Amino acid sequence: MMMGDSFGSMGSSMASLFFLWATIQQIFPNHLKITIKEFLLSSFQQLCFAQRVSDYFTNLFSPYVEINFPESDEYSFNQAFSAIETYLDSKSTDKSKRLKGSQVKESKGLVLKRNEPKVKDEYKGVNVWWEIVVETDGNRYYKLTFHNRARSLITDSYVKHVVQEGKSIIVKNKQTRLFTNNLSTQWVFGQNMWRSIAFEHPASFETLAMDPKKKEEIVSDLIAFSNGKEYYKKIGKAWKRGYLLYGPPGTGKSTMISAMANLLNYHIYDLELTAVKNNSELKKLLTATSSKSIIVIEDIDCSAEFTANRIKKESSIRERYGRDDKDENAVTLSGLLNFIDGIWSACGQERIVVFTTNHLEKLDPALIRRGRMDMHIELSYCTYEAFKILAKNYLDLDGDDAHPLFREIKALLEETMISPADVAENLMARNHQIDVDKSLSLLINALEEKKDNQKSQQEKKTQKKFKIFG
Ligand SMILES: Nc1ncnc2c1ncn2[C@@H]1O[C@H](COP(=O)(O)OP(=O)(O)OP(=O)(O)O)[C@@H](O)[C@H]1O
Ligand SMILES: [Mg+2]
Repeated sequence: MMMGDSFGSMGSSMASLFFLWATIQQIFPNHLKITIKEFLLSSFQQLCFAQRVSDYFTNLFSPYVEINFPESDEYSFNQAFSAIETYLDSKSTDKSKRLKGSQVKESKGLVLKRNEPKVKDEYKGVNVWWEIVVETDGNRYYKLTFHNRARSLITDSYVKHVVQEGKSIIVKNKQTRLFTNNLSTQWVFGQNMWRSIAFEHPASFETLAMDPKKKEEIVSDLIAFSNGKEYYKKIGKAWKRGYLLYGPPGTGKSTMISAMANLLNYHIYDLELTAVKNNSELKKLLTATSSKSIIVIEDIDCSAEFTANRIKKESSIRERYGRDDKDENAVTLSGLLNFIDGIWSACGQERIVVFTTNHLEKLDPALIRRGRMDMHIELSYCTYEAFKILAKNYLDLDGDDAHPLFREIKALLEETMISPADVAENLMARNHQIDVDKSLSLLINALEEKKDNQKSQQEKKTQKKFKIFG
C-alpha cells in the first residue's frame, strides 16, 4: 500500500469525528459536552496511535523503499534538493494538468514547468515516484519511493543521475551578469563593491570569426576546464585558468570574452584597475567575486604602465622617507599577480582570468609567463577563413562558392591588414535589408583603399631607411 492511501483513510476518520462534534454541540447541554469532548479527544488519540501502528506494519512488509532529501541539513542548504527540484521541473509537461510559467533568462522566453506535488519517473525500465512533502513546521523534503527490487540501481546510479542532470540544468539556466567595480567610497560595510546588470550579449564561438582549428582548441580547453573539478583536485592545483588575448583593435578580443561567458554560463567581472586605490582594495574586490566567473582586465598594457609609474613613485618614497607604502597607496603588479596565484588557490572555486592587450611586447614578462596565463591567444587581422564566417553571419552566404566575388576578396585579404570589425562594418545590412552584391562591393572598395594606404606607408618607411643609410 502507498503512503497516500493511509493518509486518505485517516483523513476520512478525522472528518467523521469533526462532523460528529458539530452535531453534538447543537443537541447536548454544556456539562455533557465536556465529557463527550474528552471522550472524542481520547478516541482521536487512539485512532492516531492505531494508524501509526498500522503504518509501521504496512511499511515493515511493504516492498517499497523510501529515501528523503530534506531542503536543509542541520544548518546548511542541501544542494541535492534544488538539483532534484530542477530535474523534476524539467520533466516533460505533456501529461501534466497543473503547470507553472517562469522566465529565468530574458533571452529564453517563458518556460512552462509542471506544478504537481507528485511526479512519476522512469529509469532504465524501473518506475519511481517523487513527492514533495511539507511538514507542519514548514520544512520541506523530497520523498523518493521505489520498489526494493531496484534498490541498487536507484541508490547507485539513478539518484546520482538526477542530481547531476539537475545541476547542469541550473548552470545552463543561470542568468549571467556583468559586474563592474565601484569606487571604494561607494562601498558600504563590505557591500556594494560591484554593480551589475543582466548579461545578454549574443556573441558565441560559432559566430566568432577566426581560424576554425584555433577556435576548436580554445573551446575544448574551456570545456575541459569547466569539467575539471576532479582533475584539479587530483593534481593539487587551484581550479583556475588564465587566458591572455592579444591583437590589434577590432579583432574580437572583447567579443571572445562574451562568447566564453555564454559558452560556460559564467558571470563576467570587468575589473577597472584605475578605480582601485591599493592592493588591499584589490584583494577585497577579488574575494567578493563568485565561483563560475570570468575576471577580466582589459588593456592590461595601460594598467601595467600605470602600475610601473606607481612602482617608481613608491620606490622614491621609500628612498626619501625610508618607509614602504606599497600596500597602502598603490595597486601593484606584484599585488595583482599574488592574488591571481594565491587567493583562488585558497578558495578552490572555478575562476577564469582574462587579460587583453593590443601590445603584447609592452607587457611585463612576469605577467605573461606560462602558468600564470595558461593560454596565449592571438586575435589577428581578418583572414579568408574568418571572412567566410562573417559572410555567413551577416549575409547568409555559406561556403567557398557562395558568391563569385569571394575569389577577389580572398586575394585582397591576403595582401591587406583589415580587422574583422572593419569587414563586419561593410557587411552590415542597411535598414535591416540584406543586399549581398552591394555589401561585397563596399568591402572590396574598403580593402582596395586600405591596401593602397598600407602600400604607400610601407614605401615611405623604406624611403626613410634609405635616407638614414644614404
Ligand atoms: N573575430 C571577430 N568575429 C566576429 N566579429 C568580430 C570579430 N572581431 C570584431 N568583430 C566585430 O567588431 C566589433 C568590435 O570587436 P571587439 O570589441 O571584440 O574588438 P577588440 O579586439 O576587443 O578591440 P579593442 O582592442 O579595441 O578592444 C564587435 O562588436 C564585432 O561585431
Ligand atoms: Mg576590446
